[in-house]
Amino acid sequence: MRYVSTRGQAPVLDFEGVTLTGLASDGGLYLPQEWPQFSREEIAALRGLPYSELAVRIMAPFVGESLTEAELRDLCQRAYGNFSHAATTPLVQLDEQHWLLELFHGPTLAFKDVALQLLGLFFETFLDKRERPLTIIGATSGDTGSAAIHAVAGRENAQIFMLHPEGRVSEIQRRQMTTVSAANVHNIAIAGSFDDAQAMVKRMFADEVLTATLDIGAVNSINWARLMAQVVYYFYAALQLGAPDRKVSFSVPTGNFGDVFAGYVAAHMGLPVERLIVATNKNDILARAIRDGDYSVGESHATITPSMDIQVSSNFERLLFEANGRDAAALAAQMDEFASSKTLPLESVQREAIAAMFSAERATPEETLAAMRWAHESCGEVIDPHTAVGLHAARALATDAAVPVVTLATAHPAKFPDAVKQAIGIEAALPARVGDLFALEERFETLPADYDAVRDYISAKATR
Ligand SMILES: Cc1ncc(COP(=O)(O)O)c(C=O)c1O
Ligand SMILES: N[C@@H](CCOP(=O)(O)O)C(=O)O
Repeated sequence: MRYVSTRGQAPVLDFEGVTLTGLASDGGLYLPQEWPQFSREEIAALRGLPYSELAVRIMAPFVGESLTEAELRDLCQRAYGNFSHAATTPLVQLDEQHWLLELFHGPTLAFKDVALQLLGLFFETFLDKRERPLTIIGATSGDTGSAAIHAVAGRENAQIFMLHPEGRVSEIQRRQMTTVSAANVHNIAIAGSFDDAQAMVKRMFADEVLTATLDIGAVNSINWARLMAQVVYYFYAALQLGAPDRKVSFSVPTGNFGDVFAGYVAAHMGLPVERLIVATNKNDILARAIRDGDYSVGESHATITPSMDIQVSSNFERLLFEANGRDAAALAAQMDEFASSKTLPLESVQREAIAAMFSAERATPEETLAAMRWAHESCGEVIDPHTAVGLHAARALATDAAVPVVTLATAHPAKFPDAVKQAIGIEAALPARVGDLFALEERFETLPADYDAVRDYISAKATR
């Protein structure tokens, strides 16, 4: 399999290349040259496979010759062996139409583990052949950070610098990152928003001073391998609900658009998906883009769903590229204009292509809390507020009772105890496997939202 950049000016790479490269050198994002196709018969034959074997079958065409099938199988078994539920991502029924796909049974209690446990192993495998360490630089609104740190901590050929917005992640999320004592882990609190942090990270990939001496890699969903691993659970859920003989819709709490884009990929591989519902909080740039064709950056709001407090949504670029017929030159011009004006009016062809598969809904804090209450009172489920944004959207937009709607449960409720308490009056207990986060010492540096300050800090601290 070969991978091309959405902006058309970066080298074409194989799977190992895109995994280690992260962001393309022209500022674009890598995508497979074509979507692997699974026929109805091939999809039907996947029914009943254990999660890790399904992962091998779905990912093998993307991995191509970078790994043998036996190597991929070994990595999947090791990655998903770290999950606390035997089904890896169990499906829970809420009522006759609604389901939750629990993606939070990994080591750091959010859906990020599904991809990052595997990405850590891909790094280990591919870096074995390299001389210089990989310097991973990432931005997090709370969950990617801890999942990436747990996937990379202590690995020999990699070091990680993780930027989070100071005071804008939950205390548990922060402690999950800052209490990791491995010498190759560096946490940086930025006095700014997640968008400030993400913009700095992307700029570092194009910084010739930094890249002259450091091999920079990505753990955010700009890295194709992240999305590839997330495609698997769309198949896993849909197969249990009758695919390929029955269509399924998915409602996805959305911020950086990686998770829901993985659903788009599954649909393009042949999985019968009815609708993909993009559920946002008050930071509703994606809802505005999908409904009104207006992708314009607004003010960044702090909400009870901090992991989704995102304005510039990295993976929307991948969708815009697909929706304009993969015209890289046109997309590059559109993204250049967006970088300076912070607004991007969608072309009519893009609006139509997106409307064919995506719907969007925004949840207010009251609606989010109400969805948490409904899940608890009517279905006996304690859910986190991000999942609740998805559930609100699922219930608001599901019209055809014959189509099951799966809401992705993206985080464990104990990561957001304040919102859980506010909604249903329950103290959500952290599972014992995360350890006593409050007894461990925290280690992080606080820096201003200033590019040079952050770049110089990383440059000084990094091992070469
Ligand atoms: C708990 C949670 N839910 C949803 C999201 C949104 O996912 P995505 O960025 O893939 O759209 C995030 C962060 O990305 C998250 O941490
Ligand atoms: N919500 C995310 C933000 C980063 O998203 P990513 O999927 O691109 O890594 C987080 O928890 O950090």
